[in-house]
Amino acid sequence: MHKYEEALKILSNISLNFKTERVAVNEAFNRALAEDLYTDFPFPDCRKSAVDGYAIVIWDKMEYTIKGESVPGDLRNADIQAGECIFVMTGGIVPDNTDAVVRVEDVEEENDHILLNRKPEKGVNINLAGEEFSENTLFAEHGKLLDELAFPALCYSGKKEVKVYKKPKIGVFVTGDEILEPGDDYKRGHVFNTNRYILHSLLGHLPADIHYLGRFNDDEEDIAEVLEKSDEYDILVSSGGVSMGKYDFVKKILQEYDYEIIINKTAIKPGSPLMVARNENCTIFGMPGYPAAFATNLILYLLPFVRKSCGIKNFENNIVKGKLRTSMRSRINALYFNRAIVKIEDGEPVAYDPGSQKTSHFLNFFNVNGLVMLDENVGSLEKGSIVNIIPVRGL
Ligand SMILES: Nc1nc2c(c(=O)[nH]1)N[C@H]1C(S)=C(S)[C@@H](COP(=O)(O)OP(=O)(O)OC[C@H]3O[C@@H](n4cnc5c(N)ncnc54)[C@H](O)[C@@H]3O)O[C@H]1N2
Ligand code: MOO
Repeated sequence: MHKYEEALKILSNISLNFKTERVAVNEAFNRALAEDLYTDFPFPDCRKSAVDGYAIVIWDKMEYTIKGESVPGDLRNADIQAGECIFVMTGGIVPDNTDAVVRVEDVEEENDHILLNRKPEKGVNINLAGEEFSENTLFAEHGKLLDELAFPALCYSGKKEVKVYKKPKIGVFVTGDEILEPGDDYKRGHVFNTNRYILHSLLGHLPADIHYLGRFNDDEEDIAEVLEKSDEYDILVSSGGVSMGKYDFVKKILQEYDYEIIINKTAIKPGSPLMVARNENCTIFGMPGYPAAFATNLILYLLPFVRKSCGIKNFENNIVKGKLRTSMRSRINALYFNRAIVKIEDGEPVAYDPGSQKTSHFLNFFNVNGLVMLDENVGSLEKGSIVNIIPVRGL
């Protein structure tokens, strides 16, 4: 039996078999960068107008002669003198010797000239070349997930290809004769397959190839056969069959066949009977079958491990401090991760007990968005206590 932090350490000590590939930038969405990226040119690459207006070469009168126009992307450098101007559109290049751009609404236009109502300051409404980034500046670091906002910034950089981590291959199977699939007719005493969907919901957004291998009856030969496939995967995840029953074959096979057990139970609740083993380059997560136990192990151990296997540098779970708005029960024997409804109130995170914390109960996960940590030496806590919270859905 390992403590939570020890188990995390064991997982972080596994040496992973990272592979990389180069992909076109428009295929890099949601992949993890495997290189540092530097700008190829300054941003903006030349002086540009911030508004629709007139680029002027300042003189001491208020009247300027219009000598032409510049639209975005037009590279001609209009040759204009003091007292002259050209019309420029927002984002248009401003001629090198112009001093400022005056907004169209701030001038009166008459035939071929404009009249200013006041003298403009030098440099106004001109975005300078390199003001955002100069050439050869580090703008994206290796290990960054190219997510919703990082990816557009990568496109903005004008790169054609980037080096990313290859997607780890994850196999998943569930065990249990009693498991029905959602959509099957209800049968008394049976349960509906939840764990397959917990896994897909919590890992599906990551750059990993997830293969569902199916549901297996509690049959030693069948389960031994699917576990043997571990050499085809980077990570193999099973659900159920890791406690003490005589049909708990995942645990039996991992222990008795040729697998290297690296974790056998962790001192957390719910979900203590986690078993982690290694076979060649594959890490096998034998997860307990109760959905609440499965989800807790997934959030605490598997999710960070998968993020890391995808090449994501910030792979650890975030922990925030917050206040209990209701009391919470736990026992002094294990680190409890109580499910919680987490909100921001008066600018700080607070947590509410959703009701039952029993491992065999799951429906209240419907409204839960975080786990509250209750220390093994402290036990239950009163309303108002300050606790560590692991947010699961964005706060
Ligand atoms: N004698 C002991 N019994 C148990 C112990 C123990 O130490 N000694 N530990 C208990 C703890 S703690 C847990 S947690 C569970 C873990 O059990 P298993 O991992 O062996 O899981 P199963 O028995 O296969 O299933 C438990 C429960 O979950 C339901 N289930 C299973 N798979 C799914 C799924 N894919 N979707 C939805 N529900 C699922 C299954 O029907 C059972 O009801 O063991 C305790 N027992
Ligand atoms: O550790 Mo188990 O998940 O409580 O019931």
